[in-house]
Amino acid sequence: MKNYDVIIIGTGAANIVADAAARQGLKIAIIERGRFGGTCLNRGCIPTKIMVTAANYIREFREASQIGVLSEHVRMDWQVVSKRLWKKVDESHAVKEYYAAMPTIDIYEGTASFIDKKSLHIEMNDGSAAEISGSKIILGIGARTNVPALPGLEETGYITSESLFGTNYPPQPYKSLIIVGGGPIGCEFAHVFDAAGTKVTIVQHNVRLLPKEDESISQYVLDAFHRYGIQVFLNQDTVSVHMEKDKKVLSFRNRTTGEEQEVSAQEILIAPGIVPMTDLLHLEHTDISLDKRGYINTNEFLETSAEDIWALGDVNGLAPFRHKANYEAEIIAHNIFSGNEPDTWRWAQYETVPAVTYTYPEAAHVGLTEKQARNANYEIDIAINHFSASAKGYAMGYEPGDSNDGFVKLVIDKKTKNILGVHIIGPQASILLQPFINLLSCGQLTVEVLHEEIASPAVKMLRHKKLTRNLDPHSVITMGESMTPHPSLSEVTMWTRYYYEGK
Ligand SMILES: Cc1cc2nc3c(=O)[nH]c(=O)nc-3n(C[C@H](O)[C@H](O)[C@H](O)COP(=O)(O)OP(=O)(O)OC[C@H]3O[C@@H](n4cnc5c(N)ncnc54)[C@H](O)[C@@H]3O)c2cc1C
Ligand SMILES: NC(=O)c1ccc[n+]([C@@H]2O[C@H](COP(=O)([O-])OP(=O)(O)OC[C@H]3O[C@@H](n4cnc5c(N)ncnc54)[C@H](O)[C@@H]3O)[C@@H](O)[C@H]2O)c1
Repeated sequence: MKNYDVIIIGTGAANIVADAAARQGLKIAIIERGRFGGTCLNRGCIPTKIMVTAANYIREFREASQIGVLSEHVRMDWQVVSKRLWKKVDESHAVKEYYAAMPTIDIYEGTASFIDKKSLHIEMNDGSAAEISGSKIILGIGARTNVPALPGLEETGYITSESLFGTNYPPQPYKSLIIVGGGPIGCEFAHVFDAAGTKVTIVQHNVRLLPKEDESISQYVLDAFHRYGIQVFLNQDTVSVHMEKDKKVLSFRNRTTGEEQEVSAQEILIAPGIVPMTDLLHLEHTDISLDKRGYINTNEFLETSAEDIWALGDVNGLAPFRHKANYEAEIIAHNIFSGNEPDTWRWAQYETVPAVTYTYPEAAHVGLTEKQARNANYEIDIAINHFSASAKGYAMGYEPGDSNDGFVKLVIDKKTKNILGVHIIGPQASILLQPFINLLSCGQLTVEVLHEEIASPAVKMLRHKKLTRNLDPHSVITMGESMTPHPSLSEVTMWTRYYYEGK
């Protein structure tokens, strides 16, 4: 059995760890069952944001009459959008070639599962098999759509974000689309397809769209979707699916009144949340512990409960965002694969994980919602500033009372004046949020212990010291250690840090 210094499973954010290990000249195995680059590049952030950008222009042009710009017959050229999208997704080949060209890296294209604590069986995509072992193992295996057991669904057929960016990519926008789930995936696709001319209906289980957002943001997005003509059913249980002529029909039931309704469309997109990819790994052969939902337990240093096995990204269930997965990968790279002594190790803070949903307009937040702050017994002040209250907002066409007037909402601790949460809805909310993320990430931080039972000897020693860290707002390092959700801001941040580190 071939033995490696490091085995990396999954080529999403875990690539950051692979790069660091490669710089140390270690012998590395990379295992990937799908396209290189993981969810973000192939079927997540990047292709959706290419679609969203086109959809945003359509909405902006339609709203531009407010500021005296007239544009008629604005519509999406699906072929151009699709061509640009697939050009980017096809870069996954370049990711593979990049690693394949490295002399210290072996690539295994197949599905890994544990046969003992440090050995893996790989069912290769070409039908062959391999067995390898590793001294250190990194799990960056991500998650996939949690397809509900809905009577009739399998027979009728459906799409998910995975199959949409796989074998089911539509040659033109659907005539009509039912979206099951009103979270970030459901709402972003609703925005995209509605702008592309599809008649969209969302059937959402929760009483709100985007239930992880502040209630005021959910209400704004619901109102905006109604204005665009998107049909939204909230507080529903999905009951069954069947075909009627060439249409797919979804039956659903109101969770309060019990009233049953049906809606039909050309296609059904299933977006009711995700499940971790742990089921393929045969973790029963390891000491890795899972939480109740099946996610891998990790501590603040990304250690799992098994010696010398780390897990990062969606699979630890701590917040499924690319910026958070990158942040964790960089911590593992810094602590384990950059020659740093434990005294200088970094740890993860999850209090200030930002989120941006790319609807139109964007919804962005960091920290506590108003409700979460009240439930945590803070005495709070709420400050709300509408776009229309600023000169720039007026220039953009917003006037007080406009139904599309966005806002910035601050949740503030009355006693300390500390910012507990920031919630923004409006154009460029992702960019407006960034200073708040950086502010909240600066200053004196104390390690918050996660899963106390998970502790290597180094981590035991570090916890004993009651770690603190001062993130200096002037320092380029602080910039790198704050999460940056906006894709281009994050590239600038990474460039800034790598440029500095390269000197
Ligand atoms: C439609 C959509 C839009 C999104 N938009 C955004 C956004 O705008 N911003 C944002 O921050 N986040 C967004 N996300 C979330 C983001 O894509 C994920 O949080 C992120 O990609 C997770 O990265 P990861 O490295 O944990 O896992 P992944 O990128 O999913 O990588 C895991 C890899 O492991 C491989 N793998 C799994 N099991 C095995 C195995 N047993 N053997 C071998 N290989 C295996 C998989 O094939 C996969 O390539 C979006 C997600 C979706 C679905
Ligand atoms: N811009 C971004 O950062 C971005 C974009 C897309 C996805 N993501 C991440 O990917 C993850 C998955 O996204 P998601 O939107 O699928 O997940 P989600 O869990 O955030 O939302 C799913 C929604 O579906 C609803 N739901 C669940 N079961 C249902 C059912 N049977 N019928 C109808 N509705 C049902 C839930 O009430 C929930 O609001 C998210 O956690 C998100 O953070 C991030």
